[in-house]
Amino acid sequence: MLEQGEDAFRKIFRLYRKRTSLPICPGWLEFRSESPESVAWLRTVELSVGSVSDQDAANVGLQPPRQWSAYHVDGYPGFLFISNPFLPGWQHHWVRQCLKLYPKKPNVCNLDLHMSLDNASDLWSSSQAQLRNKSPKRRSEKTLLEKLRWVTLGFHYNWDTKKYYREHQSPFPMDLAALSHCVSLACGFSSFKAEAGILNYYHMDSSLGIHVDESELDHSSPLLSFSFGQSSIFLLGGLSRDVAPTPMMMHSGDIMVMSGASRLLYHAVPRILRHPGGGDLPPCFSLPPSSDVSSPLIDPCSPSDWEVCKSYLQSSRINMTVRQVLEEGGSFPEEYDGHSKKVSQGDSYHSKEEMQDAEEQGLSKRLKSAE
Ligand SMILES: O=C(O)CCC(=O)C(=O)O
Ligand SMILES: [Fe+2]
Repeated sequence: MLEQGEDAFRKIFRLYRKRTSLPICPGWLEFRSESPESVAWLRTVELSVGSVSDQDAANVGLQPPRQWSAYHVDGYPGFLFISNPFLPGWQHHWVRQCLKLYPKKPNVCNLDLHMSLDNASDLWSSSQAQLRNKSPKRRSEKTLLEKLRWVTLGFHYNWDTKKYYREHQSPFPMDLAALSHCVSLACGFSSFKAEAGILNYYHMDSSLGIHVDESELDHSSPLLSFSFGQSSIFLLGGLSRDVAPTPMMMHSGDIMVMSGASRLLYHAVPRILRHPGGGDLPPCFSLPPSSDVSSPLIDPCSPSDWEVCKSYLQSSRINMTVRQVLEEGGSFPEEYDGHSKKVSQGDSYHSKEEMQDAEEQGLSKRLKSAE
């Protein structure tokens, strides 16, 4: 039964959001185990494996594309799910970049408005010692890194106007552009250009509200999504919120591609879940690194950096989405000029849904004080 004013997507979102109702939730698609329920929905995809060499894939920490497990989901043409194609030991690099490098200036993050330029310029330095010494038993004050919610790269998404601006841009990280190029090429998108990135940082009580990524001016290009750390439930809906979404489980290393008819579908992340398999971190982080791999583009993560990342990831998930904003040879329309200096209030999809939900659960005080 739908409550008044509630659409089919929100009903399912609320069901999965509630910790207590998880065991009675309808089954979700699990790409890794190929459960009977999932198999009925999934079709293995042949990728354009010839377009990416093994060396190009290894240069960004990926297995040779012919070894990737990629799936289409019935009813969602253009949606592609690649089950952790990273080489053992190489997801570490991406996690470290998301925590140590990408939040730095000139990139933009949710903490910019709340602190001095000094602090904002190095969240890692101000948080690393505390994270290294963090004890799971002691409740300590949150580090700045733990207060990070989002970072934008390339053309910086403005959360207030929901637009990108030509002048509000910083160089897109070369390693992430190369990773995106490799994945898009293997999926048959030979001209994809990584122009904007939104990184989302989640903790165990975080969620990401129901939305469509429609601000990019070119919807014929795919949207790429990379997930690291703890697992999550991803809800993929339809072109309207009246369509009930399909729940899918996402684990560390999984990649999703939203393209074609799936590019503008409603989606959300109602819940973060501990990865299956026990232990603090997903087992893929304990595999010995492929020793024969060396890359001119990415460095192995040092053991001391990994200590910080490991402590952070024990109760966190990081998602990077990469988008092409302009169509090939295209430019921003005139009405997009002149807003470049407007500073976004830093409201993301996160906070609205979380606050709304917290309100419902009587938790708003706790969340507000955690900000
Ligand atoms: O965290 C995710 O899996 C989804 C992120 C997302 O939808 C977005 O950044 O637009
Ligand atoms: Fe999205």
